[in-house]
Amino acid sequence: MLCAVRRRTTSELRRMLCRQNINPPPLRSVSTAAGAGAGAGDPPTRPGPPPIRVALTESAGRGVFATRAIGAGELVHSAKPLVAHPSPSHLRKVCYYCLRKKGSEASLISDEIAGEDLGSNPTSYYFCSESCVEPSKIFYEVERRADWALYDDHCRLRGLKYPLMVKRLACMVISGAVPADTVDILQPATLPQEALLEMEEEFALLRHTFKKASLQDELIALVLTKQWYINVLARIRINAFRIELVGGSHEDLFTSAAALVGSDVSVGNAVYMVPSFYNHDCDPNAHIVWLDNADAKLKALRDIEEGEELRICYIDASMNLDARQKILAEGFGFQCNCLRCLSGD
Ligand SMILES: C[S@@+](CC[C@H](N)C(=O)[O-])C[C@H]1O[C@@H](n2cnc3c(N)ncnc32)[C@H](O)[C@@H]1O
Repeated sequence: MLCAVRRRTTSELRRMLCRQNINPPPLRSVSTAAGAGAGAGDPPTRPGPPPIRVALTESAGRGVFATRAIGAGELVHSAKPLVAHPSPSHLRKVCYYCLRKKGSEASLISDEIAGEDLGSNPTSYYFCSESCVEPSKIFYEVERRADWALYDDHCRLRGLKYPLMVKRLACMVISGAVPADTVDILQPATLPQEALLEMEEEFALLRHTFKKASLQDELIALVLTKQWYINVLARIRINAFRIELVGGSHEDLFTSAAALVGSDVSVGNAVYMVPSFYNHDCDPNAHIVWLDNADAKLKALRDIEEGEELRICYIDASMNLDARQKILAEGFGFQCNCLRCLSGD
């Protein structure tokens, strides 16, 4: 059943943050999907709310700050994706919802949402557990009513991953699972003219796909506009994480996370709320790891003082200064002035 979409007010977003025990920044509203709790296999973590707050930095927009001293190796917090999608090369090799590798779970329950009639769209995907089937049902019901061949081919032929996340978010919005402004709070990229033209083409394909599936109702016409598509993609471009599963135990994380940088084993991409507020440093004091699914684990790499900003590294830190600066400028639109860059290293 399709539901109406409502925008969240600023105060609602602030209340959401407080419910998650994360202090909102003083001047703006922030919502979060971060979970405080540690899961099975997580490293030791102190009880209580996550020891972080989001606040304005001096020169890098919003950032994440420690509300108490954090020890090296501590799990700072976990976060569930706002939206995630398998990479095309892993489409049928990982859970269509949480990106867990197929076969890595004893409890494989289904190659399709159990017992459902596939209708005219016989594409089947793998869901690793009931807890992934349940939240998928609502958006997947919308997704499979349409024939995505044209849109998916367009992405596959051009090696595009982010439009697949927008497609999923569009289905989530149409189904009423999430509001249309779910990612609005994230910082958008500045888009070059050619990127805008590409997006217009993709948007036309998306609308065509929904229209052919008779999903072109008033809600879609009103909410899923070209501007919506561009706004979402502009945010995904600088906030999406490429997910590489570490597997194994937390004891291995320091070494395995370093080994993964630059490798091409990404199972998919995801966008989060709180992890998107972490700024970059070429000599970071925190990092993000994924154990066996798309749930992000934020970990301290060294001792962090109360009030210190937590920063992660967006790129391969082993590159030289010029290469790092080039990638950060072209990919993320900023000139890095972290201490390592300033020292000329
Ligand atoms: C993923 S967002 C990080 C959160 C962002 N500061 C915000 O307010 O939402 C990435 C953006 O933050 C800013 N940023 C991150 N690290 C930075 C750094 N080391 N120096 C300057 N700007 C940085 C850049 O504008 C970059 O495009």
